[in-house]
Amino acid sequence: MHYLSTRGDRTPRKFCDILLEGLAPDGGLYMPAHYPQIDAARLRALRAVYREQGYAALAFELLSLYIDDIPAPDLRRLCEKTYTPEVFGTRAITPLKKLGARRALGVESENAPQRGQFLPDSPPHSGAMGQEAGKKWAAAAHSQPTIPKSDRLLEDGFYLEELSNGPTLAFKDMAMQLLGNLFEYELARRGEALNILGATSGDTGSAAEYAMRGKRGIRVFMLSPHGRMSPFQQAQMFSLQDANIHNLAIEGVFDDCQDIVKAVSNDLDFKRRYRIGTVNSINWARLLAQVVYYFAGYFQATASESEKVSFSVPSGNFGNVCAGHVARMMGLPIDRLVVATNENDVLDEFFRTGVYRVRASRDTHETSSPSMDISKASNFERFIFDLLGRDGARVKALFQDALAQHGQFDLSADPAFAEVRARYGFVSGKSTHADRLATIRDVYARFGVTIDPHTADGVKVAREYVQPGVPMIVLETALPIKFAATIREALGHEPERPARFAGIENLPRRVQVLPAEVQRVKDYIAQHCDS
Ligand SMILES: Cc1ncc(COP(=O)(O)O)c(C=O)c1O
Ligand SMILES: N[C@@H](CCOP(=O)(O)O)C(=O)O
Repeated sequence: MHYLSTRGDRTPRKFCDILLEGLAPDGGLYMPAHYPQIDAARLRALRAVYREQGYAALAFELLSLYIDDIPAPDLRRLCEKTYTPEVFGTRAITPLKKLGARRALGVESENAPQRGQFLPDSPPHSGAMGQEAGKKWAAAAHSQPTIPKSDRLLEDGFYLEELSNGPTLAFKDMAMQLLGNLFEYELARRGEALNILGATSGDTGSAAEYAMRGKRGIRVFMLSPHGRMSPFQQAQMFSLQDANIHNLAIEGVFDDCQDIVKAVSNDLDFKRRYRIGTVNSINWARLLAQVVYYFAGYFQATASESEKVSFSVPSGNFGNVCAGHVARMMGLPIDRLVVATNENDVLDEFFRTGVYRVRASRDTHETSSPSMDISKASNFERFIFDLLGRDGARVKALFQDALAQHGQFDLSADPAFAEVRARYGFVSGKSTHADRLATIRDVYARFGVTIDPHTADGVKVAREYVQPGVPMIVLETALPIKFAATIREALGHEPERPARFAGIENLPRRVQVLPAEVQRVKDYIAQHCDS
């Protein structure tokens, strides 16, 4: 497989090159030259692989379609090393949790996917939360009022896909754990080192730091918006004392951090001199790893290849749902891809109107789903590249020129815009603080399940798009403990805390506050690594 840039550079590159390179030299994002196609027979075979051999084997099968410069036995070993019950808490790695329908369907086990084949081997969140969660779950399930008749349709085939049972309690671990192992493998093979520059609104940062800490030849410089992450997220990152981890709190919002990452990456001399790489979803490897759990979710929610499912995805940087787009382009029978935003509704606005209008930092709201406080969605460029027939020159004109000059572009009159829903399956919606609280309360009251504020945004919007006969899978993107204040506000009690995070907020911190200036970040990097 070769990769090319969304902004027109068609120099063919291999996977391991773009893994280390991150952003393309022309400022674009890397995309595969084509999407390998999965027909019904192949999908059936993949279902059998997943059922009989598990998530790591499925990951290997899918990744091999895109990676032909790592020998197959090595790639398989990397997948097996990454996706283990020890790291992700359950044998299923991304179990589906059925919300409701127990009484409506008359089945026994609340937690077992009724159509799926890969039964979770544990109660919800047992990997991260332990026995207590399981007991509460069982108690709550038995004390539920009967689901009102009018809600049965709504709740039939309504699932959460658990993606947040990894080391840092957010879906980012799913890809970041693999990335850590891929980087280590490839750097050792080349005898090289890498300085990773990343931007986080709260979850990418800790996932990357936990995945890279102690790894030979890797340093991490992680930019975060000063004072805007939850106390738990700050503690997760800033309490790390490893010499190869550098936390830089930037006086700005997430978009300022991401802009700095791109500006540094676009200074090609600096990038080469200091061997700068990326771990954000601008790195194709992140997206590729995320494609796998769309397949795993599909296999659990369906019994045959003739069935379709929809996914609802809490969205900010458009990386997670873009992986769903890739899965759909490969032929996974996805009906709708529901883009759920918070009050920072740039993406919802585009999918409703055709106008993509990025917001300035001062217009980016500080919300109770803070990891989605993003107003410039990096991966959106990847979807527009596909939507516009992979016309790199046009994508460049929109993302490099129109956005810089006017802060927006308008595709409402373009015939392609009509295909957004009909051909690509995208729909969208928005969730506010009040929606979030109401959804957290509702899901807890009905099902005894506590969901985090981002997942709540996904559930709220998903409910607007449920269709009879099509399972709806909401991606659970974080665990509630990361956002305890909102859970307290919604439910009046503390979310459960995994024992390993007890007292994390009181640990000594290592963090440097810097203004949102590219040069200051470059100076810091130059001082802390050898050229
Ligand atoms: C908890 C959580 N939910 C949702 C999102 C949005 O995902 P994406 O940026 O891939 O759209 C993020 C951050 O990216 C997140 O950390
Ligand atoms: N919500 C993210 C923002 C960065 O997203 P990424 O997927 O591009 O790394 C975060 O938690 O940092």
